[in-house]
Amino acid sequence: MDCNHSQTVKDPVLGNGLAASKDLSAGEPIIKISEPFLIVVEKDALERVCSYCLIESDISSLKKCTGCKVVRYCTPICQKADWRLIHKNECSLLQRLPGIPPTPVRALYQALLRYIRPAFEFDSRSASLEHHVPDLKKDRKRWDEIVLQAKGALEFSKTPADKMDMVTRLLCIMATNAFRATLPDDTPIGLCYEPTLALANHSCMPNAFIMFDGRSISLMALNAIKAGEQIFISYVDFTKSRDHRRAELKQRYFFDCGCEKCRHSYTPYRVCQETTAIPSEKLALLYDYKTLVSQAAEREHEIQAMQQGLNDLKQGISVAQSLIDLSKTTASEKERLNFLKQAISDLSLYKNHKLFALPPYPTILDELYLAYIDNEHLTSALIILLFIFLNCDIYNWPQPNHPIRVTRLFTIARLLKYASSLEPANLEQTLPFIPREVLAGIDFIDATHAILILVSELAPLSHGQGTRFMGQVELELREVEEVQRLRGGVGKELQKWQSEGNVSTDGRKIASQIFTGLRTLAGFAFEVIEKQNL
Ligand SMILES: C[S@@+](CC[C@H](N)C(=O)[O-])C[C@H]1O[C@@H](n2cnc3c(N)ncnc32)[C@H](O)[C@@H]1O
Repeated sequence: MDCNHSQTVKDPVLGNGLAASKDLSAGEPIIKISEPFLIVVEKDALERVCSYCLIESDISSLKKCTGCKVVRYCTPICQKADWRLIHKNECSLLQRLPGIPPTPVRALYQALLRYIRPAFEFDSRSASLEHHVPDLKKDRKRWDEIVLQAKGALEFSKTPADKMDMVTRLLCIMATNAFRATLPDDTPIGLCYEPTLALANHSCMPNAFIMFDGRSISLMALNAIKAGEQIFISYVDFTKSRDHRRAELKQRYFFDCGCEKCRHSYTPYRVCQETTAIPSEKLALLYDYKTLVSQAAEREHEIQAMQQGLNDLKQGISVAQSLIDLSKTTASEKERLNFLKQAISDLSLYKNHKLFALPPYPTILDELYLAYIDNEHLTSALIILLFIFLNCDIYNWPQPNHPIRVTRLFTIARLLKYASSLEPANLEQTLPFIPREVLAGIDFIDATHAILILVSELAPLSHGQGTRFMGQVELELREVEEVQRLRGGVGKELQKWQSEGNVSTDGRKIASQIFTGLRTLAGFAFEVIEKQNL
């Protein structure tokens, strides 16, 4: 373990848990483990992710294992390291099987071979973890599936048949305690089982989060945490509705969440009021935190006043949810967009009261953004994403160092960079419903630069110092600095603002003007939604 500022605690309701062993500041690593117990790349990601270092690459640059032709690597070094670690045991098995086994079966098989043999005993950390065997047994269909998967792994690993109970229990432990392994932008790529981190309990208002950097995994503080305070992560997407979160937690983890957000049915606006975010002078130029909190209070007040209207909308919300689901399954891109536009129009009450952070509105906007990305309408995607950031994200994740928010800002910077590469006439053509003077008023290179400065300030607290994500951000920043150097202009002032903050009054003023332009641009999101077709 590279660092550990936690200790195990016993909670009468939650079982074992983790607590901070010292006062922690927001963005500080609590636990860092460079080689977790087990990571398995899932089927859908095998073609684009190196099975050892977990870096995403073009399919063409990853080399297939010539034996099994299933796993891929970015370099011979990764291939050798994975061979020593596990692949020497798995390669011949993958060659023999007609297809790739399900990820939980591969994970169980690997755990049996690497850790449980030769005595076929649990390691002490896994042995004490929650397994929910009695709960799982109550669901006949699910239990049959578990037994089938355990049998498969038992046979593949040549584990003696009398160890079947132990193998089944290990599968249940992994099902309850494994995490999704993700890329830095939160894209799921597989499964990670690490017993130390598995001790962290859940809250829908977490004070910590899990971050992957290749194979390395960290538990990071989202807020300041006092010594002795329990550490909570979120097992589910905590921006989803209360019913949605609770159903998922019950189904997968067998508990009724008793967190403050669930107990009091907090809206994102209320959560935002309850959250202490780290101050960021620079980010304050994009949106002012005090204004944000007072706007959150206004929205919350409005929600309380229109409770009846929202209750009446229940049917509309479930129709909107069905439209989101339909948009994900249809093969026609035009239909996909139309379903989402219909969902937006069904929830006009939300729009009229600017309640954009209330579920399922952010999901609809996210899906719209993805539809524009998938169809290469990148300038439309930029405007929707700016709108999402300023109207949903800052309430849903009030902490500026939340990795999803920081990743979003980075994506905004990349889309701004794309917009900066277009000739003014082409840019206008892609966004014909935005007045020419609005577009001409924004220097997209300066905007890329200013947003990258924000990202580079926040990334050490969201993704960690020295991580690959930090490397990508620094690379983009160096590139835009070079462009700025070559063309003259305000790049120097922005660089001063980066290093001196508010002391650099000129830089601050320039950044402030840039962000005003971006807020104006975000204000055209509904023009895009109404008028930009695929
Ligand atoms: C990943 S484990 C966490 C460690 C676990 N408490 C233990 O003792 O092994 C997940 C399990 O912990 C319990 N748990 C976690 N968060 C909880 C919460 N907020 N309320 C009730 N139970 C919780 C549930 O039994 C859940 O299935």
